[in-house]
Amino acid sequence: MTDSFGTRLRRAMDERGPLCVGIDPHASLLTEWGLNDDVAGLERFSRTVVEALADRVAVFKPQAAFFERFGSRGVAVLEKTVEEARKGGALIVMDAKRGDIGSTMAAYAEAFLRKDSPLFSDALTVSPYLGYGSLSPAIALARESGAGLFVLALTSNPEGGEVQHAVRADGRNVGATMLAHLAAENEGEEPLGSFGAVVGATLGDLSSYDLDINGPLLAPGIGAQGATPADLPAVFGGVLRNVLPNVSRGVLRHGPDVGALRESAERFAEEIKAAVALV
Ligand SMILES: O=c1ccn([C@@H]2O[C@H](COP(=O)(O)O)[C@@H](O)[C@H]2O)c(=O)[nH]1
Repeated sequence: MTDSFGTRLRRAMDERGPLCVGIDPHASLLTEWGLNDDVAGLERFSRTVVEALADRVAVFKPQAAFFERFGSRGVAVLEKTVEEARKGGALIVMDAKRGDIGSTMAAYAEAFLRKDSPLFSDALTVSPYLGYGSLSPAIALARESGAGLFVLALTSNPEGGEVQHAVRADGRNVGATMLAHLAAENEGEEPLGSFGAVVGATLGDLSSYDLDINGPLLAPGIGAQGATPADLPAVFGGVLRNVLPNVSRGVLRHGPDVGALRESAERFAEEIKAAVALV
């Protein structure tokens, strides 16, 4: 039987360190890399990132939007990227942020979390803003497939607060409510539950939140959005060991040279390791 996503992620983070590198082929990055903003450029970009890092980072987080903008040929590149990244031993967190009414959510789940799907991923980012319960089909299929989810709880962007900080009738805010749902989902799981939260590294002091959900915390915002690895202890405190810090543009801007991509990822990995050691 396959180990759960939480088990595989814990192992990968312990063996390779927790850095998650985003595969975000922005049009501007393709240009900076001397590539055309077309499917051939997309393919070369993704192949280079995978070649540089698949044997050393714990997790890749492909951003589906940058592939989908090229239609079916872009999605074919995404499928190939996932396949090649796996061969190097990296786990895949597909950043597609799906969310819909339950019956449609079931179809999104089939696309990313059914084991024989071409886009099968170790985990998928999902939006709970049609109600946490609407995610049930994805949670059920993830459990069946040994996959995981990352639920948007406290996102890294400044606009997220108007939704996530909204206070409910019970006095708890929306972000905290998502964290509580996830803690319930992961109860009793060892060494780590498979149902994680997205919590931005940009958010400063989060001590008023209970981040101890016994699951992973995907932390975007390092690099281009202004947060640094040194910020992590202040944001995550005692749960820092369960944090999967994501860097996309901060690493990718060093391409297309494979050695420079590796050096950049190594620098972030070292800084993250030093930050984790402080807690
Ligand atoms: O709250 C969130 C959730 C997801 N993201 C995604 O992470 C990367 C960040 O890219 P950088 O280049 O390192 O800024 C990107 O794919 C976002 O869609 C996020 O930033 N914040």
